[in-house]
Amino acid sequence: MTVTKGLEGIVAAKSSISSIIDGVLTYQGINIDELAEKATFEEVAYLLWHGKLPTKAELDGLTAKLGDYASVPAEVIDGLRLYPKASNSMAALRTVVSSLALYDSEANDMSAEANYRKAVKLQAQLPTVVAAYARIREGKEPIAPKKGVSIAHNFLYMLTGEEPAQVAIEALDKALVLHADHELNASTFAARVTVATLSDIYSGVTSAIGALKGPLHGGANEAVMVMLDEIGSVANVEPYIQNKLDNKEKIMGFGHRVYKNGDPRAKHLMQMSRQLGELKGDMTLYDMSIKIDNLVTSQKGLKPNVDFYSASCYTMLGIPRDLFTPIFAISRVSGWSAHILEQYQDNRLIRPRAEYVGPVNQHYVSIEKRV
Ligand SMILES: CC(=O)SCCNC(=O)CCNC(=O)[C@H](O)C(C)(C)COP(=O)(O)OP(=O)(O)OC[C@H]1O[C@@H](n2cnc3c(N)ncnc32)[C@H](O)[C@@H]1OP(=O)(O)O
Ligand SMILES: O=C([O-])CC(=O)C(=O)O
Repeated sequence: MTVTKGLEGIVAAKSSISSIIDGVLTYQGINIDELAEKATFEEVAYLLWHGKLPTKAELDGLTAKLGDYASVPAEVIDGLRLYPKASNSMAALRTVVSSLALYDSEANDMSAEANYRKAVKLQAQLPTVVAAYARIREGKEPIAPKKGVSIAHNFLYMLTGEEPAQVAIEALDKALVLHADHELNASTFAARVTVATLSDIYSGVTSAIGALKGPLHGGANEAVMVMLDEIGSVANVEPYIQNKLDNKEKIMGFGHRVYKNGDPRAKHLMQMSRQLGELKGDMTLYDMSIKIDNLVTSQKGLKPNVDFYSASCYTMLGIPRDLFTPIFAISRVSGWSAHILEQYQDNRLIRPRAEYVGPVNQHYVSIEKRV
C-alpha cells in the first residue's frame, strides 16, 4: 500500500465546476480575474449550479427565489437565542444549518428538483442566519431580509440595520465572487464524502462548515485578523513576524496546498484592501499587510492566499473578525451545493483505505489481569 498523507496530489473526482490549471483558477472555464471584475455573486452562483451564465430573465428569476427563501423559520431564530452568547460563530453556523433541515419538509427528498431548491434555499438562508446570530449575541433583534437586493447588500443591511454604502456592497460582492468555489478543497471534499453515502444536502453542508472552520482552511481569515490586531502597528511587523519565523510558527494566510506561485485571488483582495484604506483615510491595516507579505515572501518564499488580504478588507468594511469565516461559508455554500449536485449525478461511495500500523496478534485480557 502506498500512503499519500493528506491525499496530496491525488485526483479523487472528475468535476466540471471549477479548475486550477497552472495556477489559474476558473469557474466553468471563465478566469476568476474576469469574474472578479465583471460578475455579480448571484451570476456566479447560477454559473456554478447550471454550468452557464444566466440570461437576464434567469438572473431575475434566481434573485426572486433567493428573496423568497431568505427568511428563516421563527423556531430556528428562537434556537439561536438559546445558544451561549460566547459561542464560536462557525460552531453556531454549523449547528443552525443542521437544524434548518428539521424545518424543511423536503429535506430528505432526493429528487433533482428538490435538491436544487435546497441549494438555493441554503444560499438564501445562510446570510440571514449569520446576520441574525451576530445581532442576537449582542442583545439586538434580528432584522428581516429584504427582497430584490443582492446577497451582499442584504447581508450588510441585516447585520447593521442600515442601508449599506454602494462601495461596501460592491467590495463584499467581489469577495463573495472570489470565494465561491475552489475545486476539491477540504470543505468541498467533506461535503462530497458526506453526500456520496446518499445523505442529504443539509448533512453535506453541515460537514463542509465543520471542515471550513479549521485554521488551516477558512478559519485562517479570522486568524490573520487576530495576528494583525496583535501586531498593532507597522513598526511592530518586523519583530513580530521575525519572531514567529525564528520559532518555526506558521504565518496565517500564507501558503497553499495547490498554489506554489501565489493564489490568483489574493491580488484582487490586496487591491480592495488598498482601496478601502484610501477611502477610510487610514492605510494602517493595508500597510501592515503589505509589510508582512514582503517579509514572508522574501524569507520563506510563501505567498499570501485568499485568506490574507480578506481579513483587512472585512475589518475595513466594519465586520467583526469572528464573522469572517461565516462570510466565507456564505459564499462557498454556492460551490459546496454545486459539488453536491454534481456528486449525486454520478455517485460512487467515497471510501478509501488505510494502511494499518497498529499492533498485531494481540489477545483479549480479562479486566482483572490488565495493568
Ligand atoms: C482558503 C484556504 O483554505 S487557503 C489556506 C488557509 N490556511 C492558512 O493560511 C494557514 C497557514 N498555511 C498553512 O498551514 C499551509 O500553507 C497550508 C495548510 C495552507 C498548506 O499546507 P501543506 O500543503 O500541507 O503545506 P506544508 O504545511 O507541507 O508546507 C510546506 C512547508 O512550508 C511551511 N509553511 C507552509 N505554510 C506556512 C505558513 N503559513 N507559515 C510558515 N510556514 C509555512 C511548512 O511548515 C513546511 O515547511 P517544512 O517543509 O520546513 O516542514
Ligand atoms: O483549495 C484549497 O485547498 C483551499 C482554498 O484555497 C479554498 O478553499 O479556497
